[in-house]
Amino acid sequence: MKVTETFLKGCFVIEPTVFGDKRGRFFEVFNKKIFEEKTGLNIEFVQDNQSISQRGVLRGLHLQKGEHAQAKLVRVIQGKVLDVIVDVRKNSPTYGKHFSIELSEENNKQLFIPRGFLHGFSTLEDNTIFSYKCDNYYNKKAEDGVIYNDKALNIDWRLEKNEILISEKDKILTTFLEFRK
Ligand SMILES: Cc1cn([C@H]2C[C@H](O)[C@@H](COP(=O)(O)OP(=O)(O)O[C@H]3O[C@H](C)C(=O)[C@H](O)[C@H]3O)O2)c(=O)[nH]c1=O
Repeated sequence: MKVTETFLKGCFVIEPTVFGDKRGRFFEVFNKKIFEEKTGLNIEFVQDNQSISQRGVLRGLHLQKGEHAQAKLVRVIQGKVLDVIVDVRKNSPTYGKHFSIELSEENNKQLFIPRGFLHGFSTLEDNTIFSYKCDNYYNKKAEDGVIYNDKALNIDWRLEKNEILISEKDKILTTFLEFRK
């Protein structure tokens, strides 16, 4: 397993070791001991989520606030996404900065996202299965977020404007300037 910290402190790109043979491929998706050794973190995941999306679907930018904040370990089982995180940790030197990475069935890459980040992804292939672990439970009342096309964040989601499909809930998310108040 290769673990690389991003320029956003505490965020790690994880590349599992893949064992291929004439039958196909095998890899350990998650190994708590190795994960903790390589990241120096001690995380207790309590909930696994999965979503399936067609090309053009954009989910985000979301987070849960306060005591319901979630750290996430995200990956793609099938298909491809552009995964995007925005640092909104209080007093972080990289507050407002974003990091994006292509996660796919092909590259097997995973992203560990600490608490205090907005998270979203754009779906780049049909029938994309997005799977992730959370270290805190879902709490609808604690949900918050920022509109995906916020001018201040200026994120390139790698989709044409006319192919983007978002939920009614995401259509009315606030701007980053409003969010940070
Ligand atoms: C997140 C979640 C949702 N739900 C229910 C609530 C809705 O009835 C339905 C769809 O939820 P939502 O539209 O919020 O799903 P996404 O737009 O994929 O939201 C996720 O998108 C981005 C990428 C994230 O990182 C978050 O985990 C999460 O906000 O599932 C649950 O029952 N439990 C949950 O943990």
